[in-house]
This record gives sequence, C-alpha cells and structure tokens, in this order.
Amino acid sequence: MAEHNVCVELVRERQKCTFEVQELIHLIDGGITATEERREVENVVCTDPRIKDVVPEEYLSHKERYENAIRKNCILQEILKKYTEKRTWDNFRPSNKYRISSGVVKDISPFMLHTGMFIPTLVNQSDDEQKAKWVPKAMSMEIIGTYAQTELGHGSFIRGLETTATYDPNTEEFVLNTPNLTSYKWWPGGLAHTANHCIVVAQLYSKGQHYGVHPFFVQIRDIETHVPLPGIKVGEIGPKLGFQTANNGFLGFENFRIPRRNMLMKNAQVLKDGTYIKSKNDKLTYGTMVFVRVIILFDLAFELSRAATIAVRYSAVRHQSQLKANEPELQIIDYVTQQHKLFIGVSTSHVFRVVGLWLWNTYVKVNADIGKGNMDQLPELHALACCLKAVCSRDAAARVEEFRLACGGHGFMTSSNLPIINGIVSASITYEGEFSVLMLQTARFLMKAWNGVLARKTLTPTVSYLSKFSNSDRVQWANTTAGIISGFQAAAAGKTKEAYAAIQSYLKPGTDYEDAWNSASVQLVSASEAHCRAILCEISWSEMQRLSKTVSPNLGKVLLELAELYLTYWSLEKRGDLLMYTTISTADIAKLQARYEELLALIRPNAVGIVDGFDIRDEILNSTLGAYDGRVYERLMEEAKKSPLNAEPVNESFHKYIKPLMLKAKL
Ligand SMILES: CCCCCCCCCCCCCCCCCCCCCCCC(=O)SCCNC(=O)CCNC(=O)[C@H](O)C(C)(C)COP(=O)(O)OP(=O)(O)OC[C@H]1O[C@@H](n2cnc3c(N)ncnc32)[C@H](O)[C@@H]1OP(=O)(O)O
Ligand SMILES: Cc1cc2nc3c(=O)[nH]c(=O)nc-3n(C[C@H](O)[C@H](O)[C@H](O)COP(=O)(O)OP(=O)(O)OC[C@H]3O[C@@H](n4cnc5c(N)ncnc54)[C@H](O)[C@@H]3O)c2cc1C
Repeated sequence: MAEHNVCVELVRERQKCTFEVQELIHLIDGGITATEERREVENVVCTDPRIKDVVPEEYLSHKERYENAIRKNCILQEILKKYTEKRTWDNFRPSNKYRISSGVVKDISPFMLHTGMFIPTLVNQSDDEQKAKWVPKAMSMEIIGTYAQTELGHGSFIRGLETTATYDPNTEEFVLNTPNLTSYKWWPGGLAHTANHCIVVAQLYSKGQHYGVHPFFVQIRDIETHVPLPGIKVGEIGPKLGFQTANNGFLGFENFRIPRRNMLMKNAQVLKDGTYIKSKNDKLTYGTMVFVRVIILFDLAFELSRAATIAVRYSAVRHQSQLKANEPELQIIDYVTQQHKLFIGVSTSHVFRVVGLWLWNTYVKVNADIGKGNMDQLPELHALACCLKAVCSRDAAARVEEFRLACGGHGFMTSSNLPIINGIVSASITYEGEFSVLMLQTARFLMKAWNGVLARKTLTPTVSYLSKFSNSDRVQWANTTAGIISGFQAAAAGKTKEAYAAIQSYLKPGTDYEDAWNSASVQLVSASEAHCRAILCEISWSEMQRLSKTVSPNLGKVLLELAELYLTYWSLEKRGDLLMYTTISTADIAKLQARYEELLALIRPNAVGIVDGFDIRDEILNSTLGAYDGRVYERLMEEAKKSPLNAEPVNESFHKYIKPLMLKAKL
C-alpha cells in the first residue's frame, strides 16, 4: 500500500509504533517462510479478476449468492491446488493461507465442511484400505463431501439420533432409512446442493442387535449429473442469522443401500456375516468433533483479529466530540472507554492463538497415544476441548459485538463486515457442541477429579491444581500475574467443590443422581467456566512469556502487556469470585484497576501497529471501516452507491404505492 494514499491519522499512528510490525507478523505466521507463503497465495487469489464482485454479495438473492460463492470457491480451489500439489494428509500443515477463503466470499464457503470435517473424518475413522481409496479423491476434490450428523429432532444428544443403518448379510449391504420427520439430517454445510458424498452418522443394527451410532461413507448424488440418487431426499434449509452461503441442507433416506465396506471401520467393524466387532473405546466415533473443537480456536482467533483490525483502525480515523472546550475533536481511540472496548479483544485474539496451539499440540500427542492403543488421556483432552471451545466461542462473540458497538452507527453497516463476522462467530457457540452441553461435559470431568481430590489420588495435569486448593481457606492473594493465575485456580477449585457439594445436597433419599446433577447444573457450568478461565490465564501467560523471549525486547514488551491486560481484565470482571475464594481486598482491586488503566495507556500508542501485525489484506477484511489506508468515508460512500436502489432516481414503488397513498390523503 502506497503510504501517500493513507489517511493522516493512520500515518501518525504507524510512526508512533515502538516495535517492528514485520516481526510480529512473522511471529503470528510461525516464521518468515510461512509469511511469504501465505502472502504469495493471498496475492494470487486476491488479484485474480474473477474473484472481484461487481455487485456486492449482500445485494444478491439467496440463490445468486450461493452460485457466486460456488463459482469463486472453485477458482480458489484451482489456485490452492497449485500450492498444495505435494500435500498428503500426513504432511498437511494448514497454515494461515486457508484464511484466504474470507477474501473470496464474505460469508462461509460451501466447501468448508468438506475440508473441515469430511476429510478429517475419512482420515481419522477409516481403516487403511478405505483411507487409500477415499482420501486422495477427497483431497483432490474428485468427490465433495460433508458431515451429516445432526437431525431435525436431535443435535446435542447424539445417542438419540434416529437415522438407521441396518446390515443385510444377504447382499452385504447396509440399508439406510429415515424413519420419520425428526430423523431427517438437518444442518450439514454444503449438503444441500454442493456435496455428492457425506459421512452419515446413523444407528447401527446387525443380526437384530442395536450397536449405537457409527459413521458411514455415503454417495448421495450422481457424479456426472449431480442428480440425487434414488432413495435420497436432499435440499436446503433456508436463510439463517449468518452462514448464508454455507449451503446447509437436509437429507432423508428411503431404503438406501450402501456396501458393507462403506461403514468407516478403523474403530468398529461389521463382518460379512453381520458379526459386530466392538471399538476399543466407543467414544472414538466422536473423534472428528474433538478435532474440530480444537481447531475452532484458530478460527476464532482469526475472526477476532479481523474484527479487531476493523475497529482499531476505524477508531484511529474517527474523530468525535471534544474532551476540552476549544480543542479539536478527539480520535475516538483516545477515549479510555473506547480503549476498554477495543484492547481486550485485540489481546484475546493473541490468547486464543497461543492457547489454540497448545491445545493442538496436546491433541496431536493424545492422538498419537491413542494410535498406540493408550486411551488414558482421552477424557482429559475431551474435557479441555469442550470447555475451551465453549468459552472461547462465547467470548469471541461478545468481543466481536463490542467491536461492532465501538464503531457506532457505521459498525451496523453490512459494508463494515462486522455483522457478517458476528454471524460467523455467533454460530460457533452452537455448532460442534452447544455451549451449556459442552460445559456440562467438562463438569463431569471436574466432578470425577474432585472425587480424586477427596480420595487423595494423583490428578491429571490440567486439574492437578485442584488438590492445592482443596481446603476451605481463602487463598492468599498477591497482586502479580502468578497471584492472579493462582486466584483463578482457587476460584475454580472453590466452585468445583461447591458444585460437588450441591449435587450431594440434592441427593436426598429417593433422588436420582441425574436429577441432583440437573438441579446443580448452573453451578456445574460456573465451575467449568472458572476452570477454563484458569487454563486460559495460565497457558496464555506462560506461552506469551516464552514467546516474548524469542523476539526483540520492544516486541516482547508489547506481547507481555497484551497478556497482562488479559489477566487483569478478567480479574476485574471476576472480582466477585476472587473476593469469595481469595484474600483479595478492595485496596488490591483498586490496584488492579489502576494497573488495567496503565496497561490501556501503554498499549494505546501501539494499537494500530498491533493490528497491522495481523497482516490482513483489505480483500480479506472486506470492510469499509478497516482498510489499511483508513479512507473510511470515501469507502462508505462508494459502497452506498453500489446499492441497486441508487441505480434510478425514482423507484417505481413511488408511482405504484406512495403517490396513490398521498393522493388519497388529499381527498
Ligand atoms: C498448527 C495448526 C494446525 C491446525 C490443523 C487444522 C487443520 C484443519 C484444516 C481445515 C481448516 C478449516 C477451519 C475451519 C474451522 C472449523 C469449522 C468447522 C465448522 C463446523 C460446522 C459445524 C459442524 C457440526 O456442528 S457437526 C455436529 C456436532 N455435534 C455435536 O457436537 C454434538 C454434541 N454432543 C455430543 O458431543 C455428545 O452427544 C455428548 C458429549 C453431549 C453426550 O454424548 P453421550 O450421550 O454419548 O455421552 P454421555 O453419556 O453424556 O457420556 C459418556 C461418556 O463419554 C464421554 N465422552 C463424550 N464425548 C466424548 C468425546 N468426544 N471424546 C471422549 N469422551 C467423550 C463423556 O465425557 C462421558 O464420560 P464419563 O466418563 O462417563 O463421564
Ligand atoms: C451454523 C450451523 C452449522 C452447523 N453445521 C452442522 C454440520 O455441518 N453438520 C452437523 O451434523 N450439524 C451441524 N450443525 C448442528 C449443530 O451441531 C447443532 O445445532 C448443535 O450441536 C446443537 O444441537 P441442537 O441444535 O439439537 O440444540 P439442542 O440440543 O436442542 O439445544 C437447545 C437448548 O437445549 C439445551 N440442552 C440440550 N441438551 C441439554 C443437556 N443435556 N443439558 C442441558 N441443556 C441442554 C441447550 O443448552 C440449548 O440451550 C450446525 C449448526 C449451526 C447453527
């Protein structure tokens, strides 16, 4: 971007920056080569004239919008293929180059489930022979798939799914059926008109026995004509709050037959005669969900970085109101309330990225152990992935909404892109495991851990802190980062203990454990949240400390300020918990508040530099408010002029309706 086109405010902001933005970019990308590789792909895609929309997406009809999304995503796939020719699943290291999808369509790609769930399920749940047959075809997009699990009647409760797969040993086939309306598959992305295959999660029956849900590889459309195969009823579910171009669909089966070997057989198998061979652990069927819950953190970090870039740059460009009489109007970023809205979101993006990487490394290690037959770490991984996915998605949605509010009226414009990002992030609270449902899964793990505390057992690493805080004394508070982390752990331990006690107190004679659990479930969710906050604080602080030692002192200082801001913000937000479970005093809280305000002031001069460090091209930001040059007002007007309503000075509705109305009023 030529600096002479950049508005004066952003030029000044960039001059103020105390660290090398390029260094931050490389840190986020994971190295200079990764930055170069990402930029090269982004450049090729974003400068391809076929990708540019003449009419903005939001003015297209639902149908046109989908068709446009498909057209452009096919071009993207063509380009990406060149950059991923040597890629096999085993060396598949999806780098930031996949964020390019946002530079192609503003909303979600209809191919997202193909990459995000169809391929991972084939890789992780097929046996070697199946993998060799299906994965290369899926990777090259010779076949296009999705993940069809949720039904009209059931999403959270997977054991309640109603689609059946009944084995017929005479033909060595499974017969798929949708027994009633509520058993229609409902929601899968790309299912409606994009995918020709899908993973179908269905209840398995063989030799008259029921064996629970299992994944099946199912072709639903003819490869040549794309016509749904006989016995398949498929269509689209209609417009939503967001995800307009995701092509979410419904699917029903009527005695639809698939070969026996189309059941994914890495974990459980059905032999030719219908004998069922059990998996080592029946929860391995849920493996793709664990994988996606893990990678969602990267997606949330990215979406937050987009929203942060938009809101921070806009706040530097926008002037409003006078702080002092007879002085120029302030850049809104100089209002401390504005910094309070902005900087926690910027910091949260970094926190999610580093905690996401830590979770990813844990996932890789546990998966390797599972491969060797050791399932010991699976419950802990599941508990971690559940609460982190749930809390981070909810936090991300709150932060994006705050960024939107920080942009005032203009943030409400679709052209700001904040409403679309809002829709994308809000969906993640529900999909891949609804918030409360996942929090309660982590709570199950915490209750077991508390049993371990009471039995003086050694706990697994992420809950080992519970033993430290098992007595009733309030924990000694220290106004340091270590003190804050310890305070969060004390709060998590205290809440876990109370939720445990609440279950016991509800367990009157004649009360089932499940009813007592339900009665205590608000406290259980609260305990899960506290546990998750303790993890987010501990891991983000240790990771940012580690990273700060790998970069220049100037950048290291900024990283630590962002990490400390996160800890301090949440200490203040959760001061009630800290007052309950630690010896924190009102004077300590006042000190935390003062430090928080100090951190806002320290971050302020670097704010634009920090979001520049996310290195998000204008085409990927898609925002009138957030472009690199800060020409906010020109862009808002240019975009407004694209409204089809502005193509004619008088709309025909005037003659048809308004004029007659006015004439009638005269009579
Ligand atoms: C360096 C960077 C590398 C990064 C690599 C990334 C590569 C990726 C490339 C692609 C890029 C694209 C990025 C895009 C971002 C991602 C976008 C994806 C978009 C997704 C769209 C949405 C898709 C969907 O929504 S699919 C449907 C999802 N559905 C759900 O999640 C349903 C939720 N429900 C459940 O999970 C279950 O029903 C549950 C857990 C609530 C209850 O199950 P069940 O009734 O069977 O169990 P319980 O009786 O309650 O408990 C039994 C027992 O089992 C334990 N357990 C449950 N689940 C699991 C599990 N998954 N694993 C292990 N254990 C489990 C449970 O804890 C209980 O244990 P107890 O010991 O008895 O307590
Ligand atoms: C944008 C989007 C994309 C999606 N894509 C896919 C896809 O590609 N493939 C796919 O298979 N699915 C997909 N889904 C479906 C998604 O996974 C489910 O919507 C999600 O798992 C929640 O299930 P549900 O809709 O049945 O909600 P419900 O389970 O009906 O939840 C409704 C309410 O009931 C509460 N509740 C439910 N069970 C419990 C419980 N045990 N304890 C306490 N409270 C409970 C919940 O907390 C919630 O408040 C998608 C959904 C969305 C929104």
